[in-house]
Amino acid sequence: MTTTLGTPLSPHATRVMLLGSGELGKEVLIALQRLGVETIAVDRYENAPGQQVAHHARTIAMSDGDALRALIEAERPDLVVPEIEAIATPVLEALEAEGRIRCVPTARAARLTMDREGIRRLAAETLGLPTSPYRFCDSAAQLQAAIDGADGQAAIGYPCIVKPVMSSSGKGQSKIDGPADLQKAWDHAMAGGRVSHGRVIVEGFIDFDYEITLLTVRARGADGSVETHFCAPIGHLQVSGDYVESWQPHPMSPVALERARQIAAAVTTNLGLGLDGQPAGLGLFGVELFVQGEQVWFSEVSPRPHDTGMVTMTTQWQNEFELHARAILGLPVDTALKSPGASAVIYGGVDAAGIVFDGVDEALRVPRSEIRLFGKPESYVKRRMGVALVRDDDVETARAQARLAASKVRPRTA
Ligand SMILES: Nc1ncnc2c1ncn2[C@@H]1O[C@H](COP(=O)(O)OP(=O)(O)OP(=O)(O)O)[C@@H](O)[C@H]1O
Ligand SMILES: NCC(=O)N[C@@H]1O[C@H](COP(=O)([O-])[O-])[C@@H](O)[C@H]1O
Ligand SMILES: [Mg+2]
Repeated sequence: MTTTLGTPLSPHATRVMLLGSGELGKEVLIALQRLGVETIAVDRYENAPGQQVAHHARTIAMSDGDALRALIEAERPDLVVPEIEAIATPVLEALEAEGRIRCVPTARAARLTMDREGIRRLAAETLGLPTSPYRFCDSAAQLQAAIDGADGQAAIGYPCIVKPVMSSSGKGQSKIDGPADLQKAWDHAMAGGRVSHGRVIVEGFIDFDYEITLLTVRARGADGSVETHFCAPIGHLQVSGDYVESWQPHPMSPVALERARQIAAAVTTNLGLGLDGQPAGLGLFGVELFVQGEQVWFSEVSPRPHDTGMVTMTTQWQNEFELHARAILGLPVDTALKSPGASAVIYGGVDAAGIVFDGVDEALRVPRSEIRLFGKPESYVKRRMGVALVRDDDVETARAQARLAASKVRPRTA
């Protein structure tokens, strides 16, 4: 089996379409460009980060099935790469079944991970993986009943976490410590979901020692079979359900690491199954896990590069975006660590368009630091606008230095 790549903007170009072109897609697009792939960056708004580096930029509502089908049929990409969850995935499944597209990793994986219900039921009920106790609810009354066990099932109890079934980066998520918090959590979830579904998941709170992302890659080996590769565990810190710092490697006991790998292998192997049951799905996944002692719980998985994995831009020989680009093109991968390191998020801090960033020079005076500014046209107080990266032999030093570098970058209204 050999991979043949074309020349961009020629009749034999290898054409890849990204559905979602934020900071993560931007880096995947750069990695693809380096391999001479012709790229089409799609997002819901103009001048999204990835659209600024791709050959072609298209702006549509990706949750609108008709618009999505029309765009894919007009562009005829060799590969369709979802970069966000909120996509009309039934259209991807239909086009894949018709043999018109190859979706990364598969259209089924995109559909199952599009909302929390598909992936949670697959992991806990089909695969039997350990997860927090959970229930899906369609009203504040159902939520109260699930917490109290008044619905005939085991009580979820307090504390617990409520999240819209379709949301990411912590949007609409809150912790409930007692009955007084319930209505506020419900209202917050209704305001924070991506699609006004009115459905939430309530999860029992896991009092973990630490949480990790285990980047897991499904790539073709020399004999054409699909192999599973693991990156070193990435530790991270979340505030209000959104990542603020990550570091790699995170030390783990051999037993916990082995359990984490088994869980990641089980879920990615299943998500890699094609319509015909063949192991067709290739690409990188971010498997999120909670760890307490030697116990490991599955939390969720992204069938694509993960925000906490941005740290690999400084810690790995092939970062998570290059690994994804290589894997989906059928190329070999190397997940080896280059150096320990850390990342720290730079938030917008202001609600304004076309902001400016002071202090980038000061940030880059932090030894072994790098800065990425994503180029998002509009800033919000809590919108992720950039990230600081620092390498150091000691992860704790790298964390402190990454926080320092991030703090030196001061976004403001122009
Ligand atoms: N059941 C739980 N027990 C304890 N902490 C939790 C639980 N669920 C979520 N959290 C905390 O909230 C964070 C965000 O949760 P989750 O990953 O489900 O949200 P998300 O909106 O999908 O975020 P992202 O898109 O960044 O992955 C977790 O990384 C963890 O720190
Ligand atoms: N946790 C998922 C995640 O980090 N996704 C990344 O954020 C972008 C959306 O950002 P925005 O909300 O600022 O437009 C997405 O396009 C993706 O790159
Ligand atoms: Mg998460």
